Amino acid sequence: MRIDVLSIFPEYLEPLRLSLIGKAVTDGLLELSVTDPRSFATDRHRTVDDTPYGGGAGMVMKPEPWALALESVLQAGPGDAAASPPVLVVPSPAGEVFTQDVAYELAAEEHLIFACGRYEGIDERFLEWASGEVRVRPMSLGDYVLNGGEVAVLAMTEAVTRLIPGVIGNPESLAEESHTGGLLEYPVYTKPSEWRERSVPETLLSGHHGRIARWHRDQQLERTARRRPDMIFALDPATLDRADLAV
Ligand SMILES: Nc1c(O)cccc1[N+](=O)[O-]
Repeated sequence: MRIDVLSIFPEYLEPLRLSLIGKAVTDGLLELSVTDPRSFATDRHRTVDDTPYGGGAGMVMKPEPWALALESVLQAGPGDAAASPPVLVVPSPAGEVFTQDVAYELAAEEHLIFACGRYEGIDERFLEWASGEVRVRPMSLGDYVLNGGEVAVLAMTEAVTRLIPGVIGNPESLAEESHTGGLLEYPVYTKPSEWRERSVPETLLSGHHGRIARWHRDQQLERTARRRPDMIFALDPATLDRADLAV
């Protein structure tokens, strides 16, 4: 997979060079590049924004530097060799909600491009023009307001790249994470078995794999019902067994 990030604050994306994502790059599992649209601003002051038509506070990002930046990364990417056009993810409070299912969808793509808008956003004509070149997906982490898309890109990139085969050491750990299978993850414990007069649940010390698996499932169901009842109501009944229904 290749990931390109377009941002006027490229230093914001330096954390992507660390830890598992950085290792995925050095291991050749991921190509990562950050491009600054300001590099494509043609005036002397390298202007990337201007006042909004129709008035209102703040500034709007001009379309041309973004279009030139996108064209440059499209030339660097797999291009026609890819099975399908790249996906341009545009972090925005007005986007579709980014979920684990979306992370799995994006992890299957060959080329992801993130456009980190700032100020009041990018001129809508850039998105309209880009939709003729790539698949445009405005995407939101949640219902709150950030100053720009970079923080969202850090989160989305981690969520997506960790799903690429070979990036995390033990792929089995993906199977029991929150939001996999529609439930939240169960509580975890480690040594010592007694800590500040608190014990590890006895079942986990039993060595009985069947009882432990049932305990894990019960905890997932109880935790999800308590913290995210919306997820319980969204469960496919066909995925629940009789023991689940007894929880
Ligand atoms: N919420 C928000 C924003 O206000 C600006 C850029 C990206 C996001 N987001 O992804 O959630």
